[in-house]
Amino acid sequence: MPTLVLIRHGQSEWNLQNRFTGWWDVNLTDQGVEEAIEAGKLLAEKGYDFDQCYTSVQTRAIKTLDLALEAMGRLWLPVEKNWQLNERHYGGLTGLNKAETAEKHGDEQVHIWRRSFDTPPPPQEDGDKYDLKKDRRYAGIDIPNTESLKDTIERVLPYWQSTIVPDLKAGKRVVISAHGNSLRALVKHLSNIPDDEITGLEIPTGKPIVYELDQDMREQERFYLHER
Ligand SMILES: O=C(O)[C@H](O)COP(=O)(O)O
Repeated sequence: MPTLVLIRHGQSEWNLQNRFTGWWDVNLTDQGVEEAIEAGKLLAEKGYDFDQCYTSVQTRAIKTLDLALEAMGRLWLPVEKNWQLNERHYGGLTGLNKAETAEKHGDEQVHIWRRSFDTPPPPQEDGDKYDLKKDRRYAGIDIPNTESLKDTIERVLPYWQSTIVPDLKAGKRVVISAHGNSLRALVKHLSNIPDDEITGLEIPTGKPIVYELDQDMREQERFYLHER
């Protein structure tokens, strides 16, 4: 039975500062580092091992994976990084403080921007302080200026199907270190969660989620490893 483990990156600097982050590349906090190490220790302690690892091109997810693998003695495992596993793009909200934005625009509006299924945040303007179009890691990629969860799903799932599923079908044990919304996209698909329910699913930082999948690559069982 294929085994898949998902990990949301450990606490980031902007999680701590309560800022909309999206594609902006921030580092882990000391707590985030600890969470990643603990995730790796827990995986090793419970007898988990992997053949292939996946992550985004964002430092917080890459470092979380590396720290967890180091704690498992598995830093040598193959890792593939792809932008399609990035956090959803927070558009013009990137960099703003979530509480201050709620004071300015109201809780309801901010809730829509954060948790609507298909309403994206306002777009980021070209040349915005947090515009990543000139970032070398995105060369040749038509990067969005905002994304809803629906948009995020539309770029996560093709990568899942084309690249990760074949590994699982070949019997490889896979771990994916990614982000709140790119993981929501995967959980929605794997566990067949309706559009209006998936936005209510909060994925904690640094806590491995284990999936036992059936042959169609859908959930047979899903649990948080620290709860077992
Ligand atoms: O991008 C961010 O700010 C967070 O990683 C996820 O934010 P959210 O909880 O508002 O979706």
